[in-house]
Amino acid sequence: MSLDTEETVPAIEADGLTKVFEGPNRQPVTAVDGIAFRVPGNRTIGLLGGNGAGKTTTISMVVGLLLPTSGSLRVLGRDMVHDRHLALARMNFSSPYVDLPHRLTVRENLNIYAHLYGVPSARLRIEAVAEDLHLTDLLKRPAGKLSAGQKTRVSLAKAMLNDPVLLLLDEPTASLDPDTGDWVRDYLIRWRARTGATMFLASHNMAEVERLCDEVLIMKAGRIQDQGAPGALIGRYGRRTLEEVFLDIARTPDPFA
Ligand SMILES: Nc1ncnc2c1ncn2[C@@H]1O[C@H](COP(=O)(O)OP(=O)(O)OP(=O)(O)O)[C@@H](O)[C@H]1O
Repeated sequence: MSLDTEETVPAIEADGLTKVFEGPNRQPVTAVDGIAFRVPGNRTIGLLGGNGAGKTTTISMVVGLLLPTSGSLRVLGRDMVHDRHLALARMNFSSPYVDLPHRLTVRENLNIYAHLYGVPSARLRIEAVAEDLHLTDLLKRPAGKLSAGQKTRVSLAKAMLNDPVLLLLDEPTASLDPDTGDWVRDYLIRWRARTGATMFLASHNMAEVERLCDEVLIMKAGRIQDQGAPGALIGRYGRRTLEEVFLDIARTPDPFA
């Protein structure tokens, strides 16, 4: 399924993408069930869905943390099963679920990642990113002594180190107070406008998705249930907000269940 008709190489192209885990008693759990989608470059696409819909599993396959069970997945034009190292250097991700080594300071953590990504002039880059994200005062703190909201911003700083052309975000404003959450959303909008990068984000915050995203994919039980621009979806469902559209889809019985 295509989100637009651009001729450029899409940032992400998935077809028949499937992930099956082994659940309790070795029962298969189909977390992602044959989804197809296309994310064009220079856009922000949101991935929505209730708890357990398959969002984190989808993002984990796109960032190369999980291998698909079947289907094809191309990221920045590279096959994520055979050539993922060629895509990984040009992308990054931020997730509140990835913990940084607790005893290392924020600077030491960022330094390790900067070297892993082969960032030139690592020290200057870390200082610039820390300043951009208002983290300079935290650079000397052990990562284990940060609040949840501070960790979210450090994870974002880590994701910016290599100037990614594709940025994956899982719950980018999780644990942030409303003021800081608003500031991070503004930061992401400005960053994308400046760099022309593509953002692909999973979020439960519908107001955030309406504000940041050009298009959304709505997942339910491992499948894409609907997709479109937030305004178009709101109009099509005859609702006032994306939250109301989300509730309509979430509360409609699943025909495949
Ligand atoms: N490692 C795993 N082993 C077994 N089952 C898993 C594993 N990871 C995820 N699942 C299952 O796959 C399904 C999709 O999980 P996933 O984390 O992708 O959902 P999600 O949409 O990100 O949910 P949430 O909004 O709660 O974070 C769920 O049923 C989950 O229990």
